[in-house]
Amino acid sequence: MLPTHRPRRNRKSQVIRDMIQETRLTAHDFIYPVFVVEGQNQRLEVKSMPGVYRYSADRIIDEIGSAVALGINAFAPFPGLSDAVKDPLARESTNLDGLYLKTVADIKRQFPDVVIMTDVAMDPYSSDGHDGVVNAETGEILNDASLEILGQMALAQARAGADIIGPSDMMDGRVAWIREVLDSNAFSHVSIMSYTAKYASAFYGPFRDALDSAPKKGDKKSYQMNPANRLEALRELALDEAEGADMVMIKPALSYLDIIREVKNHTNLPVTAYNVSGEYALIKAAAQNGWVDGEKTMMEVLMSIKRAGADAILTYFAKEAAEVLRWG
Ligand SMILES: NCC(=O)CCC(=O)O
Ligand SMILES: [Mg+2]
Repeated sequence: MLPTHRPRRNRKSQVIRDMIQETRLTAHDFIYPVFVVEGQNQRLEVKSMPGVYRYSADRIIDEIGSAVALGINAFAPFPGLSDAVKDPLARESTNLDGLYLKTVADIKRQFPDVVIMTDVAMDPYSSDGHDGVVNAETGEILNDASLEILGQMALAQARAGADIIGPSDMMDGRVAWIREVLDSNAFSHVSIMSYTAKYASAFYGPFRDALDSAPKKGDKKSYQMNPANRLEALRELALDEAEGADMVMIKPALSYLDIIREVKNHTNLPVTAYNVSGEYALIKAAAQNGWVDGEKTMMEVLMSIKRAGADAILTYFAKEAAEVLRWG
């Protein structure tokens, strides 16, 4: 018997393939994470992330401008601070004259229409390198003591002009806490994109190199999720929805495509995914060796994250992918 049903008919020409393509990427899908460091006129390549740079505040404006020219309108700045300003309570995180918040305000002044998502977690400012407060004797990460600090951090970011607050710390109850702090200070229009399911992943390595933000002691497994767990992501989702998150995020993306799909199937909120530093580095390394076609691999990976259910993708590939989308 010859086949009656021939799916290949739907693949017989480029026009037909384009006509019925289910998933499409656009530059609007991307949120571009950018690293800002102290100093002037600095543009320092991250060794483990070829093509990704740490910019001083004056130089980051050009980088944002070149991304905007490619149709990228959402940015997630992360600060790399010197040890001199770090302390156990992350006090620098509310400093409106400090590197991070001044840069955020400056970007918003120069580009009023772009969306800035700021990062809420203690690690960039903490002498312990943890996302929450560390009990000096036991090494325990103190959930409720951290909430107060995270709330004040979010409030300062809103004052600096953040459009979206992105709590990446994984403390319990922080979405409700931050929502309450924002609302009671006339920032009810500021959104929260919760890092809902952030896994304790080895794929964050290059990011921690870039910002020198690795924990001084211990690991993050008492707050970030166990990569073996799927249902736990749905419990975190239910809590973030109840606490008032506007958008939810899965991080990392590639080893967690199943989680992205699962979360997408269980929520009506927009779902985002963070294509993290290690995922970027793997592709770049293989491409530099000539082992994969870097551009095609990048586009396939980003497409897979969107197909899995992500409405938007945080990715270091944002500019490169936007160029491919624009020029082919
Ligand atoms: N809060 C940001 C991270 O923990 C890491 C992101 C990355 O590896 O790209
Ligand atoms: Mg949670």
